[in-house]
Order: sequence, then C-alpha cells, then structure tokens
Amino acid sequence: MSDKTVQELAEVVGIPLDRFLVQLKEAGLSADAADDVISEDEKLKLLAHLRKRHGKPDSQQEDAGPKRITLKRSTKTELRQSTTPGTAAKTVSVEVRKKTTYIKRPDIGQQAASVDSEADKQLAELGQASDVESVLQTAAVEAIQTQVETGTQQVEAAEIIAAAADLSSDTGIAPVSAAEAPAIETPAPAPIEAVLSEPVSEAAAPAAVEATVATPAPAAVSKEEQLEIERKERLEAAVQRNAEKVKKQAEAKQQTLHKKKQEFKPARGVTVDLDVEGRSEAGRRGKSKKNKPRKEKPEFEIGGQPSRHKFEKPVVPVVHQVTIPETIIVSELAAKMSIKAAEVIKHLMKLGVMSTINQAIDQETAVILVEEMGHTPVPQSEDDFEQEMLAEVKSEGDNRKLLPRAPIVTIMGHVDHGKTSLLDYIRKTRVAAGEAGGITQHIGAYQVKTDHGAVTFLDTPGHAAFTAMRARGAEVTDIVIVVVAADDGVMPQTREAIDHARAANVPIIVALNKIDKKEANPDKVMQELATLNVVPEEWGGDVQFLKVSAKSGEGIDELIEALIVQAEVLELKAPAEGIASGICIESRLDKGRGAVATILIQKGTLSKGEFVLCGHEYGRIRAMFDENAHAIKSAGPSAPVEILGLSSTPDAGDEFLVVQNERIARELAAHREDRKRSTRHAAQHAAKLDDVFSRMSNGETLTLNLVIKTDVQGSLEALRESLVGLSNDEVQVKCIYGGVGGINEGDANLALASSAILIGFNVRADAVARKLIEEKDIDLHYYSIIYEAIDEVKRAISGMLAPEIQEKIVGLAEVRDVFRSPKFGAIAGCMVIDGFVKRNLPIRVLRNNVVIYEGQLESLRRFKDDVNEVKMGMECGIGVKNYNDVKPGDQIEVFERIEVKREL
Ligand SMILES: Nc1nc2c(ncn2[C@@H]2O[C@H](COP(=O)(O)OP(=O)(O)OP(=O)(O)O)[C@@H](O)[C@H]2O)c(=O)[nH]1
Repeated sequence: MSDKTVQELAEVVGIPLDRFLVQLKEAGLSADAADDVISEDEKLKLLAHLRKRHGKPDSQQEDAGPKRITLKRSTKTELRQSTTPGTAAKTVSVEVRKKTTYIKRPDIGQQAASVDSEADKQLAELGQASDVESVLQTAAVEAIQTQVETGTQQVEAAEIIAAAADLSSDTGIAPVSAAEAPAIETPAPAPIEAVLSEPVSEAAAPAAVEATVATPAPAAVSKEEQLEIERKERLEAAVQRNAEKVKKQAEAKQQTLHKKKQEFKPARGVTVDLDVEGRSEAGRRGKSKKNKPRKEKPEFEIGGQPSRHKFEKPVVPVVHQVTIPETIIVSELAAKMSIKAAEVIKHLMKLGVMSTINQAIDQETAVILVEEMGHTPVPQSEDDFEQEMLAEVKSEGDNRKLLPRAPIVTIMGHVDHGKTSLLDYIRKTRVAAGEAGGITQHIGAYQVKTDHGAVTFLDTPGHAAFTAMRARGAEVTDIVIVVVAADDGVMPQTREAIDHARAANVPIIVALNKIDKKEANPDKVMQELATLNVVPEEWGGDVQFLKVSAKSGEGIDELIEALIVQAEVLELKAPAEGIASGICIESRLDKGRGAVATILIQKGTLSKGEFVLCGHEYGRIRAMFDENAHAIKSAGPSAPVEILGLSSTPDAGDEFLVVQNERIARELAAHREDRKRSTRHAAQHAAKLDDVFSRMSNGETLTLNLVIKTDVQGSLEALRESLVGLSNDEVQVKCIYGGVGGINEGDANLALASSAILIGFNVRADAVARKLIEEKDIDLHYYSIIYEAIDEVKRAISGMLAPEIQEKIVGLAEVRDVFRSPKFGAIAGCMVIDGFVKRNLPIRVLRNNVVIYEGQLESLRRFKDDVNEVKMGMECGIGVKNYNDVKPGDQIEVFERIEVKREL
C-alpha cells in the first residue's frame, strides 16, 4: 500500500478535511496540511487513537442532561359483580393508568452518529486502503456495538422508571426519579429496535442510528403487560374482597330484617297498637316493598330502640262494653267478654240458669251475668237495627204534607145477620159496576168510589179476624160497621163485636139489616143496643144507625155516605207523597204468579218497580193490580192493591215498607227472620196481673184491662161489676169484654191485642186458645169463687199480693162412656188425654169447657184393679164422689194446689 496524502485519505474515509486534520492532530500526528503524506505508521497511530477515543465519552456530552418523554395512557373497564343472590349485579369501574417515560439523549445519538459516521468513513477508508483500515473498520463496528448495548440498557432503565412511576400512582410509593435510574448514568445512545431485531451489518448500522429515539422496545411492552396483569390481579383481588364484604353485609342485614320480622309478626285478627307511629299503617296495608325506599336502619327500630310488640299480661282487668240484644247465644256472649264459654256456663249455673253453649239466654239474665263478671252490659233493642236502616224513611215521614184519605171499614156482627151479603152487594154494585165479566177475583179489600169520596172495605168480616189483626199489632180499621139483623136483634156476637170495636177504640156505625123483611123491628134492636151503651144519634147518642137491606140494596148509599161523613169527623189524613208503607191484608201462593199479597197502603204512594219489605219477606214489585184486577203503576193511601214479586207470602197484619234498595230490604228481612227465630216474643207484650203494681209504681196511670169469661150470665154481671168497682185514682179497672162460655181464640186474641188479663170463672180455655195463651204468654186466671177473683185483683192493685195458691192442672181425662153400678153409682169410662190422673187430687167436671162440678175422686180403676195413678194414653174408670151426672164428652180435670210466693 502506498502512502497517501491527508487530502486523499480524508476523501477515502469521507471525512471533511479540516475535521480529519483535527483528528490527526488529536492523534498526535505531524501532518497538518492537506498535502502532507501519511505513512503506514501514522495510519496505525491514528487507528489506535480512534480506538482509544471510543472507550470514553466526550467531556462536553457529559454535561448535557437527559431529556425525558413521559407517555400517559389510561384505560377504563367495567367489572360486573353479583353480590347477593336475587339482587342486581354490581358494576365496578376499573381504570388502569399507564405512564411510560422515555429518556432521550440527542447528544448521545448525535455523538454516536458522528462517531459512527467517522468510524464508517474510517472503516471504509481503512477497508479500501489497507489492513490497518480493516482493523479500523472493526474498531468502528465494535464501537457501534458498545453504543447499541449502552442504549438498550438505558431504554430498559427508562422503562423501569416509567413502570415504577406508573405503579406509584396506584400504590402510593414515591416514584423513582429518572435521575436516579442507573441507565441515566450509563452513557451511550442506543439504536434500539434496529440493533436488536436485525443482525449487525454495515448496511444496517446507519439505519439503526437513525431509529435511535422512537418506538418503545418490545421487551418493555411485555414487562408492562406483566405489570398490568399483576395490577389487574391485585385489582380483581381487591374487587373480590370488596364483593365478599358487601355480600356479608347484605346477608347480615337480611338476617336482621328477618329476625325483626319474626319478632314483629302479629297474630291474625289482632290489632297491634304500635308505638311506632305511622309504621303500623304501612304494615297493615301491606305496602309493596318495591315502592318503598330501602332504609339503612332496621325496619322496626326508632331512635335506636327496637319497638316491642310481644304480649304483655294486663295488670288491671279489662272491662268490656258488652252489647246484649234481646236474646243472646251463650257462646256469643262469651266471645264478647273474651272468655271461654265454659266460664259463662259456670257463672250461669251459679245464677241458677242451666244452659248449653248454643243456647240462647234472655237479655236480663245476660245483663246480670255480664255485670257479675265485671263488664259493662249495653242492652240493645232489636229495633235499633231497623231504626238505623229505616232512618231515612222515618225522617221523610215526619215532614210530608197530610191529605184527607178514604176510611178503612170492617164489618162485624152476629152469624147470619148479613155481613157477607152486605159486602157482596156493595162490591157487586159499586166495585164491579160496568165490568163486562163481573168480578174476576176476590181480594182481601176493595175500594168504593162515590161523588163525595172513597171508602175502603176490608173483606174479612167478623170481629175474630179484626181482633186477630189487632193482636198482630195491625191497627188498620178506622170505622166498624156492626150489622144487626132487624128481625133478630142483639145476639152474643153482636155484643162481642161491639166490645171488640170499643177495645180497639174504633167508632161504630150500626147497620140494621134485613129491613126488607116483614119481621124487621128496627126500634126493638135500637133499644137493645142502647142498653149496651150504643145509643143512636136521633136518641141523643153518638152512633149513626142506618136501616139497610143487603138484598134490595136499600139504604146502602146512605150507609156509604155515613161512612164518608164519619171519616170527615175523624179527620182521616195521610201523606199522599213519598215512601209508601202499610199493612198486608192477606197473601197466597199462586201457581203461575208466585207470592201474591194484598196490601193496604196507609201512607205515601206505592209504585211498580219499587223494593218493598213486608214482614220478613222482601222483593221488587213486578206487577201491581187494583181490586178489579187492572194492572196499575202506582197507588196512594187507603188503596188496597195486589202486588207480585215478594220472596214469599207474608202474614196478614205484617207491615210493609218501601226501602231504597234491595240490599236494605234483604238485610232487614234477614234481621227480622233472625229475630223471629230467636225470640218467642209477641208483637205486643201480654199484660200480667203481677205487673200491675210495679207498673203503677213507675208512675204510669194505669188501666187494667180484663177479658172475663164466665159459666153463666149472672156470674159475669156480678164479677164484672165487682172488678170494675175496684177502680181508684191510680188504676182504672176496665172490662173490655165479658162473655159466657169457654175461652176461645178470639178471647185470647182480644186479651193480647188489648193487653188484657184473661179471667175464666168456672170456664176453661179450648185447645186453640190454650195454644195461643201459651205461645203469647197471656195471663190467664181461673176462679171458682167470685170473692177470690175480687180479692186477688184488689191485692194486685194495692201491691199486697199474698202468696198465691196456684192451681196446676196435672191431667185431663175425657169421658168416653158412663156405666151405672148399684154399688158405686155412675162410673165414667175415661181416656187420659193429657198428663195423669191421681186418685187423691181434686177434680173438676167440665162440659163444653165450663166447670159443672168440683170435687174428689171416689174411685180410680184400671180394669178391675184399684190404682193410684193413670197416665196419658191409658183408659181408666173414674167414679166421682157425690156426683152421678157425668155424661160422655165431659172432661175430668185433675188439679193440685201449690203455694207460689209472689214477686213484684
Ligand atoms: N131478606 C134479606 N135477607 C138477607 C139480607 N141480608 C142477608 N140476608 C140473608 O141472610 C143469610 C145470611 O146472610 P150472610 O151474608 O151469609 O150473613 P153473614 O153474617 O155473613 O153470616 P156468616 O158468614 O155465617 O157470619 C143469607 O141467606 C142471606 O141471603 C137482607 O138484607 N134481606
């Protein structure tokens, strides 16, 4: 190899001449001009210098501090975490923040680049020139490699710092500053990617230099991922821990709530009086939990004090207000006092009342019992319910305008005196007048219209029906027509009719019938009636007398006019508007039409389609007819109408009333039905002789009504006068009816309707009357001696009732046949029909319910044996002491006398 000048060598290496000259100078070579020749030795010297120079950094470069680039990146992810089963999953936001710091050393890069370029040039020069040049080139490559390694280390350090800084943001550990990083102290710029990814070559080297500070190294990325994975793991662990904590808390809360609920759960039907205001309300209403915001506090805790609802035994006895209806079932009463029925029964036994759990006890007993048990009885009237339900009807009734109404008339009189004929004549001529087919039906009442007004006739002639209606509480009749046959005169039932009408305080009009007959003698009849205190107007009395003929129709018009006049005198008025009410006259079950009831409207206007309550039946009026079977839509006061639509047939005398709706009708009907079932109570309370004095003591001005039945007229007169004579300032004894003969149903009804006491003097009640007397608890007294009757009524009035010697009838035997025996006289072959016959007890012989003999038994035999007692259903032979006039059909009454202490 030949020596080259500086200029030539600089060109070979590719370094500017002046820079090359500096390098030569630094290498300590003498050549300092372009034309100077450089020997081989000098070349080696230069190479050594360059190699030496590569081993240490430039002093200027050391001062230049590293420049940093920090990249921050954050990613947000969401984790869905299910905490408690059944609740919504919880969403946790996870934010990962990454910070990567790159340290840029541009001087290093530049230096490296310059060194590299020098080395390259030198290398090239050396490679082209000589072995020294090739060595030089090798040295340059080594230098480059050193630089690359240094750069890599530096980048790694920078990444570590960045990761540390990044982590510090999560962990709170102070970040290591970039200055502290070891890589910073490591000089040498680093071509990163190119160097590591490609094999080092001459061609690659410049490219590597160019790529010095740019993209992050793949090794650093993997580390970052590793860190991130770790962080994620930590985070997930933290989330998991948090989730578990929340779950535990939820479970604990649920348990607490459940526990509280268990404690709180009240018994069915028990009203818990919560001391937690407002909360009980929500609980009772069963408010949906969905709508209720969840509260942190336990459900039943206020002010940190859990509320307590457990049973606490009362320290003082609980006093109940016990409402008691007219009768009450034992179990019901027990329930009202919150005690067991057995307790009630026990207490009732102490009071002397034997009762079972399902038995009804009366109001008085219940009141005593309730008081004894320390509670407060509140006796209730059965009518309270009705009054409450019918309040509207009643209030309306008070304010309605009253208008004149037609009189309602009942015809009474003795048998065959012409009651039916009279009614028929009026109906035929007046009611059915103009009817093509005549009378198509026969209803319980009908109305007659005249120019002066209308009259309503009740088609149930006779005082028995009249009084029976009264006994049921139905005061319907305004005027009574007493029919007396002018050819016959006053008869027993004429008297009865007059008495019944008077007892009802109803004015009388006398119709002297059969006036067409030759035998008719109205004057005689008038005289007879005058003796009964029924005095004609023309004789100065107050009773209208009319001569009529039901056969010829004579005097009928005058009779009707007289009725209208009487109605005017009575000023009969009723409200014509508003809710209708009245009385059921009769009812029947029709095959095709169902229950058909004839009702008499007393107040208001009844319209088709209205709901009515009648007795304990109810219904909507489907159809309504008048007495001519014409369908009508409405009817006013005193009009008799037939109605269809009731649930069943009501009883005659039942009150009917229009109600607002079916519900009220049904409830009231059910209530009345219940009452009917539970009480044996009559519509009216029967009067009691025992009550007389106590009623007087209550300050009542008392009228003691008597119905007297005697065996003979003489006894009746004597008894009547004696008893009525007992009247004083405080009590008026009034005989509302006196008659001869046994006590019949009519007498019992009259006594009931008039709150009278029944007195039987040597007479007995017949079977029907006995049943009624027993059912309605009518006070019946039998006497055989006048002064006994007088004495007892006297004592009752004065309140000095002596212990009563009560006669109890123990048996009744009917005489079937009579045998004559020379030894014993008349022996009555009898059948015991009630109770028993006892030999030693006193007896009475009755004929047609009238006592004909009172005495003792002589003999009592069954077949041929003497016996002491014969029971019901057995035959026996009875011999009555000192009495032989026993006849078949007579009755032998066996009785005993017992002393009963009076209680006022
Ligand atoms: N001559 C005549 N006979 C009459 C008159 N009124 C009724 N009669 C007759 O008297 C008899 C009895 O008449 P009723 O109408 O049945 O008498 P009642 O009072 O209804 O009889 P009871 O229903 O049994 O209570 C009948 O034969 C009638 O024809 C009348 O004014 N003149």
